[in-house]
Amino acid sequence: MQIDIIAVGKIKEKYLNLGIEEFQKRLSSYCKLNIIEVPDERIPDNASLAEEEYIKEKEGEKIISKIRDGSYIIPLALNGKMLSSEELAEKMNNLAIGGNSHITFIIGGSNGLSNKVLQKGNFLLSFSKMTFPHQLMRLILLEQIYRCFRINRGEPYHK
Ligand SMILES: C[S@@+](CC[C@H](N)C(=O)[O-])C[C@H]1O[C@@H](n2cnc3c(N)ncnc32)[C@H](O)[C@@H]1O
Repeated sequence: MQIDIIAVGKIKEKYLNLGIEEFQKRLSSYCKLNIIEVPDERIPDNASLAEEEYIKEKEGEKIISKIRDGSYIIPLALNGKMLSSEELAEKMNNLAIGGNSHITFIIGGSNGLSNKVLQKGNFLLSFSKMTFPHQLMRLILLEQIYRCFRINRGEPYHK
């Protein structure tokens, strides 16, 4: 399976980078993982709502240009659908069985994802009603993808 993660902005925190590298390493036995970073737009201090929307649109255009044709698209969105790890694992397994072996997860920047990106999604995934920083979200997503592969292969992983 090929998994792309398109994410806005770089990881600046060393502790997050260490965690991300660890899960990239662990996932290398299970899938081909490609993390695609698109640059975040500079947000002026006291940006207006219109300016924030403009930034989301610009970031959205860059995200959309990186989505591979035919991929199953899963934007991460607070108001998406919440799944258990087992349900996400089943979804990924069903996609693979159905011949769709390319999944693209998308993580927005600090202003979130544009409507155009959300509308491109085949499934909007929520990790809870709480807002996580986008850098931390990348680590959480990687851990859950790893967990899904372990579940699908019936391999032990701490509960
Ligand atoms: C700091 S959040 C953006 C918050 C923004 N106000 C919004 O409503 O999307 C950055 C990105 O992290 C992801 N994210 C953060 N918390 C999430 C959650 N609970 N479920 C799913 N995605 C989340 C989303 O992709 C979001 O665009």
